[in-house]
This record gives sequence, structure tokens and C-alpha cells, in this order.
Amino acid sequence: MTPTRIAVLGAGSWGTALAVSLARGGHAVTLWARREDAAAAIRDTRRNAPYLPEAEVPASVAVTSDLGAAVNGADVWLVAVPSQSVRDVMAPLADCVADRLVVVSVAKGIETDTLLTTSGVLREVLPTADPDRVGVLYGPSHAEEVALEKPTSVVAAFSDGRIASLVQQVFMRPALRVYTNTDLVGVEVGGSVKNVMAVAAGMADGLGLGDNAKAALVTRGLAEITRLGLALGADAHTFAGLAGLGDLVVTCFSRHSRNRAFGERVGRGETRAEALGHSTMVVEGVRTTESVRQLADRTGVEMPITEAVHAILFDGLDPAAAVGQLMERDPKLEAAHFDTPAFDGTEA
Ligand SMILES: NC(=O)C1=CN([C@@H]2O[C@H](COP(=O)(O)OP(=O)(O)OC[C@H]3O[C@@H](n4cnc5c(N)ncnc54)[C@H](O)[C@@H]3O)[C@@H](O)[C@H]2O)C=CC1
Ligand SMILES: O=C(CO)COP(=O)(O)O
Repeated sequence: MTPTRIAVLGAGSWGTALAVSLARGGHAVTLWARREDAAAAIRDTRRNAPYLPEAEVPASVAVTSDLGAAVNGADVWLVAVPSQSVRDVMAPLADCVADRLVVVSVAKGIETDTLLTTSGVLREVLPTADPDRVGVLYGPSHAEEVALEKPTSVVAAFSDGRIASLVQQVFMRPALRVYTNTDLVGVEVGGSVKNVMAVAAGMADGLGLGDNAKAALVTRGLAEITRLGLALGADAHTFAGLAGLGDLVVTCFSRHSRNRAFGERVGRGETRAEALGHSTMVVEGVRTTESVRQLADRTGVEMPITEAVHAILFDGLDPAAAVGQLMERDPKLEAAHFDTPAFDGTEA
């Protein structure tokens, strides 16, 4: 594979882990950190101590806090900031888009207010970028494990399969296996909404509900994600894939998951603000719960777990009472989600 020039925008745990992986793969990587002190610390110590102490950042990785310098000459922009900051971080780069630029988002979430996925936000703020060359790299991939080269599989999703294959070749490493998919909507819905379910799974842990409840939550969470995805035009098969079942499982069960850990604290009785106060790392599921609830309203899709998480986080519903409400819903057919009609644009 010929080396590619890649600007990794965002020096949190995931941006750093991917910068390390890409540099080990022989690519020319520039890592952008928002704050100069953070950039200087990585340059000086070759570690990102606050976010990813596990990995040494290879000397070949250039580290800067100058956004324009970071993207200068890059063939690929890797967007690794929290999903709600993608718009603000990327908008100033609108004039830097070159013809054959590929933009890969690894930020997982749905923007509040616009209810756009991150590729949708990127298409809006980078209007001259070829929309077929804007996509995502998602899947079950905790940064801590990728940094240690533990076997990991992800999926590159672009509407144009040739661009997905190109991204696959760039990111593929002995311990990082990359699949391709052209169902961008499905991959983005799966990778984003799983964070809501991970918060719910954490709440189940915090409440001590046991393994049966957690398995049911994951299964019915996947049904809920699939229903929403189908309404938005996704392919049902995507939800059995890495950005669907794969990411849902890892986030609901992993000790590394920030969304699950946050939910666990809430399940134990902390408020949203208290639980968020324990870490400076992003907990995407909180804002995405607000967005997904609005998307459910707009499309008329039934999303009871999302409703419950929303009521707990924003209306003060007691988590134990929410469990009772979910268990006492009307009896249902199990596979009804596969009959979800596509949303026709009419508000429910
Ligand atoms: N950590 C992981 O294992 C994985 C994370 N992701 C996704 O990657 C995205 C980034 O997450 P992490 O790197 O884990 O987050 P993090 O919490 O480890 O780091 C966030 C980074 O973004 C910066 N940041 C925060 N607010 C910002 C703003 N307004 N403007 C610019 N920069 C800002 C922080 O300074 C920090 O460098 C999220 O959407 C997350 O869901 C996806 C897969 C794996
Ligand atoms: O998306 C992730 C793993 O695939 C990261 O999940 P958390 O943000 O919950 O840690």
C-alpha cells in the first residue's frame, strides 16, 4: 500500500489510537489537538497521557494545534472529535477541500437540533467535498485495545464502494481488519444509537438487574435500532454487522465503555451531571438520546428503551421505575421491527 498523507483531527483517545495505528502502517500522519499544551505534551513525551497512556506515539507522527497546517497536503481527513463538535471544528476548513479529498468520520452520534449523522454534518459544512467521498469508519473498537494491537474489526462505509475499498486498504493492519459497506445510513444509525443502548445497559448493571435483563436489553435495543434504521432507509442486514450487533455488544459489555460506565453510575443513583463529572472523556449517548428521541417522534418509530433513557436522564424518572414500565408494556410480536415502513417525510 502506498503511504497516504492523513490528517487526524482530534487527539482524544480514538484519534490518538488511530494515528498510532496508521503511522505503524507506514502512513504520513499529522495529529491535530485543539489545545497547544496538549499538542506540545504529546510531541515532547510521545504519549497522550490524559487520553491514551497505553500507546507510544511514533516519532513519525507530526503533532500540531494549527488546524490549517494539519490538513495541508493531506489526502484523507480523519474526523475524531466528539460528534456535537464536528460542525464547529470542520466548518473553518471549507476552503481547504481538494478535489480527491476523502473525509472519514469516526465520531459516533446524531447532532442535536439538525438530527444529522456526522457524515451529514460534514457534507453541510464542506459543500465542495464530493459527497461520495465522505463516510465513516465504525465498529466495535475501543481505543485502549486498538492501541495495544488487540485484534479488532471495523467497517468503512461510503455510498461509493470504491471509496470504501480505498479506505479499507489505508486502515487495514495485521490487528485491524476493515470491512466495507455502502449502507452509510445503516452504519451511522447503528454506530450512533448503540450509545443510547449502552447507557441503558450500564443502568441495568448499576441496578443489578442480572444477565437475563442485559441480554434482553441488547436484543430489544437492536430491534429498536433496526426499526429506526429501516425508517431512515437503511438495509436490515447492516444491523447484524459490525456497526450494528458488533458495536452494540462491545459497548454494552466492555469495561472500557464510557457510555456504559456513565449509565452504571446513573443506575446506582447519581444524577446525569454527577455521573458526567467523573471523566473528561466524551459520553456521546447523552446528547444522542435527545436526538434519537426526536428522530423517533419525527418518523413515528416506537423506541421504548430510548424513551426510558431519556425520561431518566432528562425528566428525573427513577431507573427502577423505568424497568417496571418497560416490562409492563403491551404484549408484542417479536420480529415486528422488520415490517417498519420507510419514513415518507410526513411527521407522525
Ligand atoms: N474512544 C474510543 O474507543 C472510540 C471513540 N469513538 C468515537 O470517537 C469520537 C471521539 O471520541 P474519543 O476520542 O474517545 O473522545 P475523548 O473524550 O477521548 O477525546 C475527545 C477529544 O476531543 C477534544 N474535544 C472536546 N471537545 C471539543 C471541541 N468542542 N472541539 C474540538 N475538540 C474537542 C478533546 O480535547 C479530546 O482531545 C466520539 O464520537 C466517540 O464516540 C469511536 C470508536 C471508539
Ligand atoms: O464506540 C466505542 C467502541 O466501539 C466507544 O464507546 P464508548 O464511547 O462508550 O467508550
